Amino acid sequence: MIELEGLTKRYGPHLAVENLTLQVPAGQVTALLGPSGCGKTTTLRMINRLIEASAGVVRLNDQDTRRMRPEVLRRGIGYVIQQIGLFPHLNVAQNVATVPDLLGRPRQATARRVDELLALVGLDPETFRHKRPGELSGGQAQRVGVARALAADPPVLLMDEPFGALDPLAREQLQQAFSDIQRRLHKTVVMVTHDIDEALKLGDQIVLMNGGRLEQFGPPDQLIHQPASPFVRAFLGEDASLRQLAGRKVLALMEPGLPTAALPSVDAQLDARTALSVMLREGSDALSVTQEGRVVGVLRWAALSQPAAVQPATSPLSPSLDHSG
Ligand SMILES: Nc1ncnc2c1ncn2[C@@H]1O[C@H](COP(=O)(O)OP(=O)(O)OP(=O)(O)O)[C@@H](O)[C@H]1O
Repeated sequence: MIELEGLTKRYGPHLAVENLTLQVPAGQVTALLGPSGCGKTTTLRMINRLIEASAGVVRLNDQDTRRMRPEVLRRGIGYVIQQIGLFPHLNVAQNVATVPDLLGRPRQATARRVDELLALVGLDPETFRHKRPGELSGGQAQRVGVARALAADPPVLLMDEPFGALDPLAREQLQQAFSDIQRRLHKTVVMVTHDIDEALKLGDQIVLMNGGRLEQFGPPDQLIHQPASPFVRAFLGEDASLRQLAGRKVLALMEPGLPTAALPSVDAQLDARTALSVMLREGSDALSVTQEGRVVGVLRWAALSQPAAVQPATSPLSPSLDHSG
């Protein structure tokens, strides 16, 4: 668990982060969200002491991080940034192996681990192991960056806009890969994003910041349904519950069993917002759900509108707002 207590960063008279207190739960994804300049990156970097706090303390598993040597602290914390900073003269495998090599881990075990990690982030080891960073697309490089951060098997992972600078399709694929990995590995992840959809989709908890201060900290549902301030409500937008559906799988919301009547069908792996648009298009308040071509359940309107209050009159395909400054 990571505890922030009274965490503050001053640049001259300017308070970049002001008196931030919260507990980041272990094994979950906590998304730092907020408009440009609100202090997200500064907060993230105070956790691994790339930026030293002006006041306050960060505790990692009850240990005051000010008392730890920064390089020792950072060895236990994976760090992924948008411009991933792969070493151009090293190949993919060597890039992923940087930290295990640094730690003197046995070569063979590391080579196995590198292959495992590449496969985990969706890169075929045979094809990619020997490529140089210059031969990769942006999305592939980001994947290598995620694999590299996981290579030393750190319990904590800090990610700064890890899926930024990607086209929407690559972004979604990498978000999905990350979700799958996280379901298996249960890392304690703190992730900076200014993308509300991404925070709703990936965050178990959201830290919404504004002007260096904490506006609200809680699970996405709570921010959407019990906004602590007008800012929270305005920032997430009127269609927040609709957007939240984009992060939910039909599979998670359906009732198992066979429908009693013929219904339009959707695949269980689709997101709930897509299913909602099928309902609206077909004028049906229920859909049969298929998995690998077999009907496995029924998705009802009520499951989509609870707890997310969905108005049928609202367009499910409304474009997502960009709140970045
Ligand atoms: N080295 C610095 N010197 C002075 N001011 C700084 C410095 N780094 C950041 N700031 C200021 O601190 C505030 C918070 O910056 P920070 O990078 O944490 O914001 P952010 O929420 O991550 O923004 P973005 O989403 O645009 O990356 C901003 O007002 C920024 O201008």
